[in-house]
Amino acid sequence: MRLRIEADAVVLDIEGTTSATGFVVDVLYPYSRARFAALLTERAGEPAVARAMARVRELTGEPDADAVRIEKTLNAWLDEDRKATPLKTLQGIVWSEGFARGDLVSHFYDDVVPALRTWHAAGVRLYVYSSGSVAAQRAWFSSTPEGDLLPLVSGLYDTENAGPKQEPESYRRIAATAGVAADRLLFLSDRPAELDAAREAGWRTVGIRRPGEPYYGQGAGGHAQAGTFDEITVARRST
Ligand SMILES: CSCCC(=O)C(=O)COP(=O)(O)O
Ligand SMILES: [Mg+2]
Repeated sequence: MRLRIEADAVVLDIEGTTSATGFVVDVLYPYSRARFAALLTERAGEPAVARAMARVRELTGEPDADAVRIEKTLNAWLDEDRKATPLKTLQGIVWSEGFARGDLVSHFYDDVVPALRTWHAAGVRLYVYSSGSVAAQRAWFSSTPEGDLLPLVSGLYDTENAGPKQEPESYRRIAATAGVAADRLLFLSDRPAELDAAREAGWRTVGIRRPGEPYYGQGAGGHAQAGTFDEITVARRST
């Protein structure tokens, strides 16, 4: 089914929306799991690593947790795909280095990149809002099978600079920072609770339903739905 949505900017979720959850879980997660021990022991003095380790201690209520204990916590969060901000920060450090080294190349569903190019060429601004850290998002969009897509993107938001993805306030913050009216922002996500939060903030929403993705079988919750990006036409306000 074709959808025509009036919007000046599109905000993209990554996992389950632009890209396969299976790729994230099967390729990226093992890559970070294999490198956490070295990161937490050899680089604990780096400010970003130290801050994330301190945040893990706070979240777990274990002020004395050492690197081994923190690694165990990170791996448990990985097992349950918990989107904890310090986990995402540490993964972002490991992954961005992996992408820069050429160990990793990101994944996008086939329909996504042509749609992003079409929307961008039509003057629609593109933003990313993902639980993956801004560092990870930057690496993800710059090291794709189709080259560097970062020039298409006007801004990157994560749970650190915008807040949790299931809270309307995070979407209000993004709208204010991007300088786009709420009702001119379109959020594309696979996850109903995120779409609900965006709608509560006054955004337009489309649930992306891809077979095999974890939220595929869930109800639409009143959101418009599309199976692929090429079903969506984004129309800017005519002046
Ligand atoms: C480049 S981000 C890697 C994916 C990831 O770790 C993640 O948590 C994505 O979650 P999303 O909010 O995009 O569903
Ligand atoms: Mg998602």
